[in-house]
Amino acid sequence: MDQKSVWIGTSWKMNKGPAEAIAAARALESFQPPKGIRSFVIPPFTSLRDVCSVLEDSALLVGAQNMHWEDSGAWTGEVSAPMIAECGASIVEIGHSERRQHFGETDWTVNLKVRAALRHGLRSLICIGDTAEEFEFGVSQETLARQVKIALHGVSRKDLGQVMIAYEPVWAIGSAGRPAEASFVSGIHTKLRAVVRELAGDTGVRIPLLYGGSVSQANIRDYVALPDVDGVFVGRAAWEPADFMTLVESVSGVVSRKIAA
Ligand SMILES: O=C(CO)[C@H](O)COP(=O)(O)O
Repeated sequence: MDQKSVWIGTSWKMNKGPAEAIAAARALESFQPPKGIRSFVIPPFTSLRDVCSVLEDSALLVGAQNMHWEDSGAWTGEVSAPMIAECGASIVEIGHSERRQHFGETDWTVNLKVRAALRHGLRSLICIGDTAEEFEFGVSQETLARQVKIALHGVSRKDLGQVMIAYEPVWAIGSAGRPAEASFVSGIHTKLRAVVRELAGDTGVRIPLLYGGSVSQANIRDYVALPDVDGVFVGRAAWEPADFMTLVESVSGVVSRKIAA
């Protein structure tokens, strides 16, 4: 992985049926992100193979929103890493707060999924986040360090090069969320960088640390400019292809300065 790339991705969450998803992928097919930026989209499973097919020769990577830790079996409603890989996806998002809040995802299942994803050559986008209560009680850093350490337990240092982490404060996500202050994000990411550096040891691997949570045109440059923010993971503000491309293009200057530094 290019150690100096800035990652800008979006998950469409439970939006866009097959026809709309294919149309959106076609609108993104010829998009060329500015130098230094790597972009990805994460559609619903119902369109994963189609979106991968449309974007196969594009500059964009495609990911899945979740996965099971087993390769196959009696897991009704689940999707495995081999199935995701066969669809053509190269990224899998694991541990989103909405999966933790509503569908029983835990730090332990995140670890099982990360190791399974890496076994199948999928880049793991691990989502971590502090709740409003953890933020209020001043234990955000401890919470996030725990999430990272459990998620990456048993992952070889070689495989850390296929890991990305998205810090998404639960209190910042969605229409009811308030975007985190850039100064707060900077502090959190600096602490996360120390945690992942300790796990990576002397491999020199730099695990990209993305921020997510009400990222928009108004604040994306502030986040991307931060030294330990290696990208952003965007929801609502990037669901429309035109909005996504505008967001990506809007940070070209910030990214140029960042990678030249
Ligand atoms: O998953 C997210 C980005 O894809 C995250 O939940 C942020 O969502 P947003 O607050 O709608 O940007």
